[in-house]
Amino acid sequence: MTPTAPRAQGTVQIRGLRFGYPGREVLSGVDMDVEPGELVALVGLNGCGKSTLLRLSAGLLRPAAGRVLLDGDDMAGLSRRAAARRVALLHQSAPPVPGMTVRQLVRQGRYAARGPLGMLRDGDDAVCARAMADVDVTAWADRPVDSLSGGERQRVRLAMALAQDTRVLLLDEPTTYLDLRHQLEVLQTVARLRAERGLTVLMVLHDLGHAARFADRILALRDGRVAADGPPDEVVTPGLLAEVLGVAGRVGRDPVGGWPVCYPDHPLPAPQDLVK
Ligand SMILES: Nc1ncnc2c1ncn2[C@@H]1O[C@H](COP(=O)(O)OP(=O)(O)OP(=O)(O)O)[C@@H](O)[C@H]1O
Repeated sequence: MTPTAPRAQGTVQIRGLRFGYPGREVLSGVDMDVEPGELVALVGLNGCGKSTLLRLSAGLLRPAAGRVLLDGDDMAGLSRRAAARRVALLHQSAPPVPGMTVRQLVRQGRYAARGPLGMLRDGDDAVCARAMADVDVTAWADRPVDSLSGGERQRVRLAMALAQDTRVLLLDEPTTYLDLRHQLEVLQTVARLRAERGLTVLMVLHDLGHAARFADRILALRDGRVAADGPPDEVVTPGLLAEVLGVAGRVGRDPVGGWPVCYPDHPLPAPQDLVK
């Protein structure tokens, strides 16, 4: 199938993607696919370009070369609003607008669906209510976001992304600030929504254990390219730990669930001793 052939809703295809900030190339030719209904975890060291890749995938940045195709449509040809109707991005945290309530923030997720005068349409309130219920923040609807804790805000921001009601969901470190209980709840919710609504999910995770447990596939970035791509069972290896994540260690299995579990060594070896 050629990259531009029409495909089912929710397909993301990235071809030869290059991007840099002034004086620094970040992505040097990324190729990857995310299939409809797939849940893919994106991993890699700090600064390797994961957030940049999500921003390019959401149409918020324009590639220097290559393409991001959504169901065969080049994101570069879509307006911001058209892109936001099809792809929702949970950014890394942004400071809340003082005094803005949870309900108001979640409604911001509906901006892409608004008419020319910015009026909410029939159904927008129901979509927002469902998004708040999805991540269990309904009880805070009238509270100012800046009165919430970091973890509570993170869940509200996820509700805002869900309120965009898109088939494709891009999540940049959705578990940031959350305690273990809420990390697992959010990841379970994402997995449930994927199953129930057929969402395509690409999410940045730093916890390889979470990635191995929840993702269908793990994609690892290194040196501006995809360094590993496959199901957790195949990708989570001592080689991945050393070559992509910069730690030495062993990989075992969860005795109940069977997913890969990493046991990093302590103390860390010197970087020059890691990759051979
Ligand atoms: N607006 C910007 N201007 C200049 N450089 C930037 C900008 N945004 C990001 N960078 C740089 O681009 C590189 C990739 O950043 P990016 O945020 O995509 O990395 P990341 O893999 O998401 O990192 P982290 O795991 O720390 O969140 C980093 O070196 C970063 O310093």
